[in-house]
Amino acid sequence: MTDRLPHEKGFHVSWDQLHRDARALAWRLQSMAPEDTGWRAVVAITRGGMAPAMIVARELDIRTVDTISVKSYHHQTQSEPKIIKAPDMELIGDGTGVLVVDDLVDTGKTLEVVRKHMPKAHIATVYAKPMGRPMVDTFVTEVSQDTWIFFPWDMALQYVQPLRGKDD
Ligand SMILES: O=P(O)(O)OC[C@H]1O[C@H](OP(=O)(O)OP(=O)(O)O)[C@H](O)[C@@H]1O
Ligand SMILES: Nc1nc2[nH]cnc2c(=O)[nH]1
Ligand SMILES: [Mg+2]
Repeated sequence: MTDRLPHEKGFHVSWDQLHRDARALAWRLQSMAPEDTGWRAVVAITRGGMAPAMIVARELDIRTVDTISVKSYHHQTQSEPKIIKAPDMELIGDGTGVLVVDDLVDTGKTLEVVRKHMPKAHIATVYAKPMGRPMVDTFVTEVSQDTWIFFPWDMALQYVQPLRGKDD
């Protein structure tokens, strides 16, 4: 187990922001499809990749969607990643024309495992940290390594005190 703290900064992503960033990712991917096959399938890395993968699949009109499940984090602590559910390999083959989508790349360990499994797939994430950047083919926004990204599915709206309280 590697203790990944401290993450000095927090980057809070709303549903609206995620939707816009995932659409921007689809926009970038549109012109990158292999000429012979086009983008023939999307594989979402569960669970964080599922929302961005749905948006990318919708924008690029891809109806064949599968998942790969790689388990490595427990809260903010990382252990050795392993595949606990693989996509249909008859469909995926070596990964040519397949778009693998995740919400973010951090250390790149998750993508290392995924890439070994589908060496010719195109790997895309919405967000990327510097350490993981070499593992990803296309991404939208880079954040620093000491930033923890908070996604909308991990958050809830909360009351906050006004700047000037009763005691001022
Ligand atoms: O580049 P790495 O250091 O490997 O980290 C990136 C991975 O970590 C998070 O997933 P997590 O394993 O927490 O599971 P989840 O998607 O189910 O939340 C995130 O969604 C990426 O898949
Ligand atoms: N939510 C979230 N999960 C992660 N897994 C690895 N890095 C991160 C991160 O910054 N945010
Ligand atoms: Mg994940």
